[in-house]
Amino acid sequence: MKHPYPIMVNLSGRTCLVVGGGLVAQRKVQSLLQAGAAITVISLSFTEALMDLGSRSEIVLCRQSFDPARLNSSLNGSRYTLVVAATNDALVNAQIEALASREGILVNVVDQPQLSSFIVPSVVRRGKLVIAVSTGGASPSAARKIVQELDERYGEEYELYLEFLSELRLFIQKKVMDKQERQRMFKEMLAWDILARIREGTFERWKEKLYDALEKEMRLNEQTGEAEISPSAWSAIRDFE
Ligand SMILES: C[C@@]1(CC(=O)O)C2=NC(=C\c3[nH]c(c(CCC(=O)O)c3CC(=O)O)Cc3[nH]c(c(CC(=O)O)c3CCC(=O)O)/C=C3\N/C(=C\2)[C@@H](CCC(=O)O)[C@]3(C)CC(=O)O)/[C@H]1CCC(=O)O
Ligand SMILES: NC(=O)c1ccc[n+]([C@@H]2O[C@H](COP(=O)([O-])OP(=O)(O)OC[C@H]3O[C@@H](n4cnc5c(N)ncnc54)[C@H](O)[C@@H]3O)[C@@H](O)[C@H]2O)c1
Repeated sequence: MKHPYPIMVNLSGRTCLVVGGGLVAQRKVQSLLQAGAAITVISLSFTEALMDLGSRSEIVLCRQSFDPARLNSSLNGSRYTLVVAATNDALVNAQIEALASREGILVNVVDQPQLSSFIVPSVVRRGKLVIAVSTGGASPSAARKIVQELDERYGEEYELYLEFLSELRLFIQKKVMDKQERQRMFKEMLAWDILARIREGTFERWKEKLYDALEKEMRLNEQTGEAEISPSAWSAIRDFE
């Protein structure tokens, strides 16, 4: 994999297949579940955590040996969005890869990165913020170590911070018609010391005051009949900061 292409995939409600029921399969199932996927696991045996998820109907477990003929028919069309080959049998994993690739389904082969059409990075999550680290398979434990460093650097406050930026950005998109003005505002917002406010516990009060000030500075655009934030009003808000 010379130049892997990083993307964020929406797996919500999509059906994914994991073959194998050991600790590696379990790790992939847990991250797929976080993404809201509907998961089927085919394996001869399952870890306790997988059994537990199965008994709570969070995933579907099929206790059987991987059967190419059967899987071949269930892989037709676009039944599975993703497949993970996670058995401890390299030949079986390669067989799964061949079948999935033939159907045009993205497949992760846990023991043969060179066969995989995608590999899974190590991640830090803070609400909407996802920081993904990959070494392209060179050293998964190095990816994990780097993530541990990022985990300390980007604390829990980033979740609220991103929520706020997203909310204010949507507000500005609605209330500021000029594109360049909007871009300038988005850049300025990043210079505000919001993270410190969240850490100090003064953020909620500050946010309320900011929105009050924004509402106060809103002017009616005679042409569109919409309330807008004028550039001069934004300067007042900036000074408020
Ligand atoms: C990030 C993470 C995500 C996840 O699995 O969800 C992930 N591996 C993690 C951990 C981890 N994996 C291994 C160890 C033991 C120490 C070591 O060997 O270093 C540890 C460390 C640990 O467990 O702490 C062993 C290992 N891994 C692979 C092989 C096969 C091979 O290299 O041939 C072998 C050797 C097996 C053997 O020889 O027996 C292959 C892959 N592992 C990948 C991902 C993909 C590349 C990621 C990248 O670097 O970009 C890739 C290519 C395919 C894939 O799985 O997608 C997850 C961290 C989760 C977290 O953040 O907590
Ligand atoms: N990608 C990674 O992050 C990573 C990390 C460590 C190890 N590995 C590799 O992943 C493989 C799996 O690791 P593990 O610790 O989960 O292994 P494991 O031995 O604990 O589990 C293997 C699972 O595959 C099932 N299985 C074996 N043959 C099967 C078949 N024909 N049909 C259906 N199910 C079958 C077994 O029943 C078992 O549940 C290892 O062989 C190793 O090479 C990958």
